[in-house]
Amino acid sequence: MMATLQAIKYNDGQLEILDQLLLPESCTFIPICKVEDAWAAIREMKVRGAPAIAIVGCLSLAVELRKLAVPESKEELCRMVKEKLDYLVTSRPTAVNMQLAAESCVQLCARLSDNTLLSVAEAKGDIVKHLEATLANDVADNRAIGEHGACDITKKNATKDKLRIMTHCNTGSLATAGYGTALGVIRSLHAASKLDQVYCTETRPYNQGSRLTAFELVYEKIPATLVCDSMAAAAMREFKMDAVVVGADRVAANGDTANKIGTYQLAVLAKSHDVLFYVAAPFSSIDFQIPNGHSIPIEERPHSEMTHTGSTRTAAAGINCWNPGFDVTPAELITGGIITEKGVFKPDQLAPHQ
Ligand SMILES: CSC[C@@H](O)[C@@H](O)C(=O)COP(=O)(O)O
Repeated sequence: MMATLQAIKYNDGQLEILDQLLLPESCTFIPICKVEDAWAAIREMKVRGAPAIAIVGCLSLAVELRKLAVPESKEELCRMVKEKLDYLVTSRPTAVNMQLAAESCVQLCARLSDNTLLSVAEAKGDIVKHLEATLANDVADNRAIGEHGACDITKKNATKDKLRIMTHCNTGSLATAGYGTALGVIRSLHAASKLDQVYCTETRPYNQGSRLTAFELVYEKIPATLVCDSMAAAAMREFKMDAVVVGADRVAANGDTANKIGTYQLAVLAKSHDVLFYVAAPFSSIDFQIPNGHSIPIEERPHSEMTHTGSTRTAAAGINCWNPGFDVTPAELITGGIITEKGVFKPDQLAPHQ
């Protein structure tokens, strides 16, 4: 099985991430030595993508805990862990993965505190193991997402030998621990010799498509064509797409999905071109506490991401800007389904204990 790009390197308490702000010009790894480093790297988008945000957040805490002298009590240990997790959750608001990872770790802390047979050192070791497991778990989930998605798309296009898929933003190895979600589905189609061509959108204003997805596709020799966001409708008609597959930052209980700005317009276009529209995401991107997309917090990014390319201003000085990082695609437009590691679900079939 071919290894995919590796953007998060973790070994025995040493964490390094590929600085995605420098891609595609340079592949530079930077050390993450404490949760403050992770918080800043996530906020500045040196690492981005919902699963990668949570993994780097969790691993940065593992790095700190490994170096920490054993605290006086489990209460002190758990209080400190919770404080640091709460802080990490504030780094970016739309993706739910860091929040759910924090909740799961706090629940573990409560169980460890209740276990009177366990020493503080053992509890600390268990928390570290739990945090470190996020890396391997994510790759396994992504491979399962890839298999389920490729299988469903192939089945629904049974008369076609090779498929044309459109994707948005970056959902690959750079946005996860490896393999990717929507891009994982595309990888699996390619591995099964079912992919004719993937069309990746540029994804303005931060250009995750042209800088990151295009980089991954070229690196792995997957047949791909870059289109600007404004070409999506024309490309759908011209190339007769078989499916659009995108990732998710947060899926509400009813299936409404927040993802990179521009996803909603692709779903509208897919509907009017009779193209299946899929969301691919780990089950941990589903927020069952939020009934629908109206309650999903949408991050507003700095205007400079729109007005400048690097340090060069490309928009007229003085213009007002609106720069939401994400939009919400209503569940009814997700016609293909929501692809998870547990299978492919219609948006109205989602339930917490699937
Ligand atoms: C597997 S990544 C899923 C999503 O996080 C992805 O599609 C996306 O919207 C990323 O946005 P970003 O702002 O680059 O973090």
